[in-house]
Amino acid sequence: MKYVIGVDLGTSAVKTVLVDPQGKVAFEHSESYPLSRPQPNWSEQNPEDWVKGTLVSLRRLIEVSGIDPSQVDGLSFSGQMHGLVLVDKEGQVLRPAILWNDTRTTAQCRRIEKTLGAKLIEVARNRALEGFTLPKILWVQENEPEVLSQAYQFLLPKDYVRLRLTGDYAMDYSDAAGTLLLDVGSKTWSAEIAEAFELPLSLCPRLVESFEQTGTLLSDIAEASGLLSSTKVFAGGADNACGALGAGVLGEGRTMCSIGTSGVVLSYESNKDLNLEGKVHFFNHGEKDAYYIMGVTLAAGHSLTWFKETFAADKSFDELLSGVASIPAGSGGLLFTPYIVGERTPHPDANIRGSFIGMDSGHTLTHFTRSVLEGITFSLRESIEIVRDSGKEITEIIAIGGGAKNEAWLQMQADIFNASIVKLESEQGPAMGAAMLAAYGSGWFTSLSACAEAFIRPADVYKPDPKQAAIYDGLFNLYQEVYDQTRELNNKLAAYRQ
Ligand SMILES: Nc1ncnc2c1ncn2[C@@H]1O[C@H](COP(=O)(O)OP(=O)(O)O)[C@@H](O)[C@H]1O
Ligand SMILES: O=C(CO)[C@@H](O)[C@H](O)COP(=O)(O)O
Repeated sequence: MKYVIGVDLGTSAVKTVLVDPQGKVAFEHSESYPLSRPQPNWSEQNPEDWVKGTLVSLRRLIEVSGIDPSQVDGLSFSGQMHGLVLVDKEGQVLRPAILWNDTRTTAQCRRIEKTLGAKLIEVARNRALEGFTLPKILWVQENEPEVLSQAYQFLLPKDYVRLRLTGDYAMDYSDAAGTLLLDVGSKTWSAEIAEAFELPLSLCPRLVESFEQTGTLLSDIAEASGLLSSTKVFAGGADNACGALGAGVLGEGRTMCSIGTSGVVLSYESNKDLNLEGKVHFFNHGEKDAYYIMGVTLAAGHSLTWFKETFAADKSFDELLSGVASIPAGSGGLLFTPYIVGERTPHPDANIRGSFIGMDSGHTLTHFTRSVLEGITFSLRESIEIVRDSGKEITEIIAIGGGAKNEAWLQMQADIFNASIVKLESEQGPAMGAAMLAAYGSGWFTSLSACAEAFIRPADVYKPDPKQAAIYDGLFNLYQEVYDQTRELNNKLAAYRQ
């Protein structure tokens, strides 16, 4: 039997999956790593931890599966987006990686808007948001100029790991789209944007397609991972592009909802000229010359994890969520907004913070838990409404990510989104998309769509209950009021956040 490997470099862990030609996951392994928040709004990781975790995870995959490494045709990546890794000429990392959920760059976003004006949406097709890479580069330019002056290139997280595995510098279009330096429509680095900020274009790595081969494993890496040095390595893609591949979002009308650390509503787009004025992200897909639009809730699964660790650390997710189905929609009048690290869609606001509105002495831990799930899902509905307003009909959504593990939450998604929610037989999210890139790159299939047909099988469909959907419509209106009503309060409270 032959196999491919998908490596998903997530925010909390790296996950590797060994996949056969039917799309069956023979083995999987996960290695977690820490995230540091050295100052309010900062979020950093040590790129060395990603490399170590990836090598351990690959080795475990090969050891536990007992396969011969020659059975592995190729491997590819999916990576957390936007994170800035600066390397010098020797490929040495110059400072800790600044991650997608780091919001220190509000001033740099305003500088980008002032300098580029309408050009930004015209060329980069996205708004200046704190999470994106260009604001991070500008932060380093302003605050650590000696670091930027030593930089040979900037890389995104999975590109750095690939560099360490193969020695090759490259970035694929789907990830490059999240930097704000790419001319998304013409698939070239924008000299105009780089020059406007006095950044040399040489800082930008070579651009490649996600399914393109970018080398083989270095011999010391092959030894450490248990693979052969002849193993083909394919570029890989942004985690959301890979999540979309793994969910079969490869045609008009296909939409997915991913609840991982962040939450994402993503819809396939073939029209490269679609202009939604930056209300949602517009990025290149992992498939050649395809695109997607996407809204992001910064703290989706992260809100649930924060809630569990803070108020119910002794419980597993399943224990914590066990009673939520018995609490009626609306959690007994309790509303949660998941803005615990700021928000992106539809409110690009690094200062906003979360709320519980309507606390009552009768509320239990289970009411709070349900209200956290509802708040996260309402936030994702805001993105769905923007996509619907763009003219897309959304009646079916594929659910992926950790949030797709819980049945009550899947039914809640159906009721709040008023759409059927499809759960997949093997929910591997972005890791499966990465494996698909390796399978297609290795020549197993003639297209990514053919690969999706062979690999992806639905398991369950959760239909919206009209009664519940009507209740949630009312609650959603109230949820939408909370942002405006708490914005000023949170701006004033920001001074006390230490
Ligand atoms: N059994 C579960 N039920 C519901 N949600 C869960 C469960 N286990 C994990 N989660 C949620 O899924 C999130 C992790 O999802 P995952 O897709 O693995 O994220 P990432 O790739 O960002 O690390 C956690 O933040 C948690 O809130
Ligand atoms: O910033 C974004 C997308 O724009 C995030 O989706 C990151 O790509 C990280 O995702 P997860 O760790 O939640 O998968």
